[in-house]
Amino acid sequence: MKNKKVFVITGATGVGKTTIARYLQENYHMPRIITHTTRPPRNREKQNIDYYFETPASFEEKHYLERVAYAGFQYGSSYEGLNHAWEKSDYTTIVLDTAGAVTYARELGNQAVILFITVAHPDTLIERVQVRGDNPDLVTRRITSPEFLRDVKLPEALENTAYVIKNDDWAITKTNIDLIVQDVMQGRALPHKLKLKE
Ligand SMILES: Nc1nc2c(ncn2[C@@H]2O[C@H](COP(=O)(O)OP(=O)(O)O)[C@@H](O)[C@H]2O)c(=O)[nH]1
Ligand SMILES: Nc1ncnc2c1ncn2[C@@H]1O[C@H](COP(=O)(O)OP(=O)(O)O)[C@@H](O)[C@H]1O
Repeated sequence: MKNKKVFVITGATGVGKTTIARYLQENYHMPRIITHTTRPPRNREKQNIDYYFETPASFEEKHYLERVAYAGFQYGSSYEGLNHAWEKSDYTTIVLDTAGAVTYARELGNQAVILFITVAHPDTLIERVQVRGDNPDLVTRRITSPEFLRDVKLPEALENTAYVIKNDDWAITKTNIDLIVQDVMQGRALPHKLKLKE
C-alpha cells in the first residue's frame, strides 16, 4: 500500500490540469480518479468519464474523503474512488482545486504527489477556456469566483511539498512531467531538489 501514489493535479481553471492528467494516462497508464460534481457537463464531457455528474440530491448520498464548493457548484472525491484506482495501478491521478490538494497532502502524506500548475500570465487562461468552448456565462462566473483567485497562487501549506509546473509551452511541460514521474518512481519525490526545465 505504501508504494502506491496519487498524482494530485491542481491549479486554476484553464492551466492545463485535465491535459496533464490525460498525458499521464496515455503515456504512463495512470488511471484518473473520477470525482463527483453538481456542475452541468460541458460540450464534450461525458457522464462517468469526465465526472460523475450529480443532482444536488444524488451528490449528498455519496461518502467523501473531501468535498468543496467551487464557483457555485459542489465537487467531491471518495476513498472508494482512490482505492478502486489503486487496485488497477500503483500510480493514479486526480484533478482537484487547491483546497482539495491541501487535504490530500495532509491525509495521505508522501503518497500524494502534488503538481501545482501555473502560467506566466493569468489572462491567457480566459482565452484558453473560451477556445475550449466553455459557456461564456460560466466562464465569467468562474474567473470572478474567490476560488479561481485563490487557485492561481500556490497555497502556503503546499510550499514545501508541491512540484510547481509552468504550463506555457506544452513541450517543456511534457519534459518536466517526465522528470517528475521518474523522480517519484525512483522513490525520491523531493520537489525542491529536482531541477525542472525553464
Ligand atoms: N477539492 C476538489 N476539487 C475538485 C474535485 N473535482 C474537481 N475539482 C476541482 O474543481 C475545480 C472546478 O472544476 P471544473 O468545473 O471541472 O473546471 P476546470 O477548472 O476547468 O477543470 C477544478 O479546480 C477541479 O480541479 C473534487 O472532488 N474535489
Ligand atoms: N501549454 C498549453 N498551451 C496552450 N494551450 C494549452 C496548453 N495546455 C493546455 N492547453 C489548452 O487549454 C485549455 C484548458 O486546458 P485544460 O487541461 O482543460 O485545463 P484545466 O483542466 O486546468 O481547466 C484546453 O483547450 C487545452 O487544450
